[in-house]
Amino acid sequence: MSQNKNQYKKEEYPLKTSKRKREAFEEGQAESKMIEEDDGKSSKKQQDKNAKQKRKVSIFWFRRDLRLNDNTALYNALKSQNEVVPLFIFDTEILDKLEDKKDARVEFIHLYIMKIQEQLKQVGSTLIVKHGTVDNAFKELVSEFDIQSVYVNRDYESSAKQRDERIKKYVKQSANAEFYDFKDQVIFEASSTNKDGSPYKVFTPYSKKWLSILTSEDYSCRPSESLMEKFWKSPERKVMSLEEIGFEKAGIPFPSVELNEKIVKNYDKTRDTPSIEGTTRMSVHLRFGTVSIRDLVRRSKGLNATYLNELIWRDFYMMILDQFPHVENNNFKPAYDKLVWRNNVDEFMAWCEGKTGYHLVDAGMRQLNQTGYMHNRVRMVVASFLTKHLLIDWKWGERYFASKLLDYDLSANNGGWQWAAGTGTDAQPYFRIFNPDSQQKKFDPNYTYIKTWIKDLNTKTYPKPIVDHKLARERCLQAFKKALGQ
Ligand SMILES: Cc1cc2nc3c(=O)[nH]c(=O)nc-3n(C[C@H](O)[C@H](O)[C@H](O)COP(=O)(O)OP(=O)(O)OC[C@H]3O[C@@H](n4cnc5c(N)ncnc54)[C@H](O)[C@@H]3O)c2cc1C
Repeated sequence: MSQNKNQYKKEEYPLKTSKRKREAFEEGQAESKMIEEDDGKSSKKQQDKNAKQKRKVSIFWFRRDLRLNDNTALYNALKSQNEVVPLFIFDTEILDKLEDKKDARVEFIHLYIMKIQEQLKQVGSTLIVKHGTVDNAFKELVSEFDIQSVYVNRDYESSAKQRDERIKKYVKQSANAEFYDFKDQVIFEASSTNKDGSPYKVFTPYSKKWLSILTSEDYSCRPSESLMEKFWKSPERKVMSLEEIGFEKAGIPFPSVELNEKIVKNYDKTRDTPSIEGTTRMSVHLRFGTVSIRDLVRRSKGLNATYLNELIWRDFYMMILDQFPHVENNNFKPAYDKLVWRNNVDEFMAWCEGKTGYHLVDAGMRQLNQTGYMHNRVRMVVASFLTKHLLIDWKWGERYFASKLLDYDLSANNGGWQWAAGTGTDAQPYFRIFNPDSQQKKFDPNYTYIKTWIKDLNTKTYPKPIVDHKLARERCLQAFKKALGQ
């Protein structure tokens, strides 16, 4: 395990929030407004001259939507008058931060890029795949093509919003091209679900509103696959290998992209048992857009209300990240800012390695370390244990999950961690502290899950509990009370 002990000592969490003005357009039309006029840096005459020699195209830029079917921005790009050049960028500003060169997420993306390439070849087209910064990639594209427009699906993370604003400005200035962005990752953005003009902060009323406004149009298919002939025709451009971008296969099996409807049907009965296949494993596919959220809503609606509710949680946390970007580095509720975390590094390392002596916690962490996945019930237990029993800052745990989870998604991860820590929207109250042993009795009574992941259980190498439950509980209650001035 490559965690560095000192890495977590005096962590600072820089603010990366940004504001973004967005104008809502009607479905099927351009959804964003043109940016400011050309600032005069590039000469209009020169642009016109260069453009004459180049191919007139629209660019469709794949990001977290790695599929050709039911893809909103792609559908709109293909409906427009220009031929469409599909683009993917292995962004070195993101990749360079990944310590593990066997990062399964990069392998996953590469795999699905290759699948898209295969499908494009069938219609005589090809993906353009770049490896470098996004800014450089667009510079190269502007010099190769006469870009009329760029189409993307919206991303709600603040760094992605800043990136998109930059590229929007750049393509306008350098090519006089439009930048059109669309809602695709979620069923509803905040503008649809807002209550009296402001976003919901609590899940239950949000979910009621979500369900009350849902119509079949919201989850109908955007049939991008039916317009494949509108892709530009070009000899194949080779996609670089995983090794060529500096990564290797992780050797972790990826969950199937096919939704198992049997699991959905029984979801409310099976979802809390970590030893069985009782959840759908759609998270990585939703994360990278290899399935469409509309497709999942369409297929699961009517099959199981509890499952649909989980998809609403996903929308909820995306909306929270979009509307309250401070959550990325801060407590959602500032009332908890006075909480004094203990942040003991040795205890944190024991937690990371699955060596706390608490069986369910350790099984979960070992599952995560070995497979890049952890069952949701167990995620709640390990997050509660770290923040409440050990009084370690939720940001440490969140960052560890971010480095390990195949399905890592900033909005859901941040939401899950702040919920467990008690600092978030709709958080479980601080005085409700999971007892890891009671959770084990309830959700893994026969030790099936635990024995799968803890091979040294009942041996000398397996550690004694690093903290006493009763003492830790009392210490936590005192710390939270003090922080809240109670
Ligand atoms: C501390 C903590 C951290 C988490 N980090 C992430 C993360 O980084 N990425 C992530 O996708 N999920 C995260 N979750 C939510 C949840 O644990 C996973 O979505 C789920 O375990 C994935 O397995 P599945 O696809 O089989 O889910 P299923 O139970 O089959 O659910 C279907 C889909 O609903 C969505 N979903 C389910 N539960 C939640 C939830 N609580 N919040 C938001 N969406 C949900 C997911 O997209 C999931 O794929 C986290 C939860 C906690 C408590």
